[in-house]
Amino acid sequence: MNKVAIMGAGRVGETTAQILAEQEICREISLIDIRPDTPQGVALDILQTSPFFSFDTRVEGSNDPAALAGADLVVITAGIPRKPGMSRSDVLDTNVAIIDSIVDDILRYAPDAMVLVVSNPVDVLTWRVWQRTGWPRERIFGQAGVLDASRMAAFIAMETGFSSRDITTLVLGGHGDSMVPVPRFCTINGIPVTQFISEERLQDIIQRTREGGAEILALRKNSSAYDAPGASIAAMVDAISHNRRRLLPCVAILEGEYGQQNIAMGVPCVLDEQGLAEVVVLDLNNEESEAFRESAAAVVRDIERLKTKTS
Ligand SMILES: NC(=O)c1ccc[n+]([C@@H]2O[C@H](COP(=O)([O-])OP(=O)(O)OC[C@H]3O[C@@H](n4cnc5c(N)ncnc54)[C@H](O)[C@@H]3O)[C@@H](O)[C@H]2O)c1
Ligand SMILES: O=C(O)C[C@H](O)C(=O)O
Repeated sequence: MNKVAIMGAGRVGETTAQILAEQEICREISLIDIRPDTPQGVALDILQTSPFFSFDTRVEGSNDPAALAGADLVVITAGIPRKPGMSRSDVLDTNVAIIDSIVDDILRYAPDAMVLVVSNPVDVLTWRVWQRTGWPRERIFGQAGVLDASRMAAFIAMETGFSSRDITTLVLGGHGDSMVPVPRFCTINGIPVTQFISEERLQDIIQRTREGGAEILALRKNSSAYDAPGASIAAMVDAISHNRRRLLPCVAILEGEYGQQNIAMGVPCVLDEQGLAEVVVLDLNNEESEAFRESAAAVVRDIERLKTKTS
């Protein structure tokens, strides 16, 4: 991939840019932010790591949305993070205004780009970008499940002592308190995790995964997570940039899959150079389907709230 533009050179945007640059996932990165001088400083700081990581990726910072021009992919990390005690939905009103203005910039300067939404609440904002652009779902998707699954994998590694590289996990649904970790699809090199973890401990891990973002927020205090989020975004960009056809949980617009439509939420998807190439439908059992429906209902509540505010 030639160019990735990152809208929002805050913590998540910066971390993402650093990984994209040092792993040469794209040739050029534009970091764009409304804070004067900040994106320029972030870009320069990242460029100065090039001797250590031996990369030739070009990194520039700008306050001008015209720097979106030529982007193959726009990552949206602009917006406020929640504070301890808040839910992600509590920042919806502030962030939707930011997202709307960014979408207008994208329509103007990068009308052929794909868009990867990160700002929270990510499901409803992905839906909003899809609605406002009118673009096909292949080009509009969000990051949540890669991060949630990485948290669950880390917790399973901590519990079992196995290397996290052997652990596969799956988290579906909305990126909120009702997200749906699916232990039936969690394995350690193909062996069901239930062989190594008691049911009680597994339930603890599922709950800790659901609260994974809040746990980091409570510990960091003045910031939500950004290291694992940056790595998760970079994994998705890498899958697209290198046309890998990776099967990753993404926030996708559903068009009847899982019994849902006109909604964005986390499901397994194929990512390739076209973007979100395919939504993969799993044969969920009754309990999993019920949890997925509940999670969808929470996303719908936010979408309905948004519709009343902006209609
Ligand atoms: N989906 C996920 O898994 C996930 C993970 C982590 C964080 N997030 C979300 O990502 C967002 C950013 O988090 P952060 O920790 O980087 O916050 P941050 O405050 O460090 O950075 C946000 C940046 O956005 C910029 N910004 C605001 N309006 C803008 C605009 N119109 N154009 C360009 N830039 C603009 C701000 O100046 C700031 O630099 C939050 O909403 C957070 O909840 C999502
Ligand atoms: O928890 C948050 O608000 C940030 C992000 O969604 C996360 O899961 O780390």
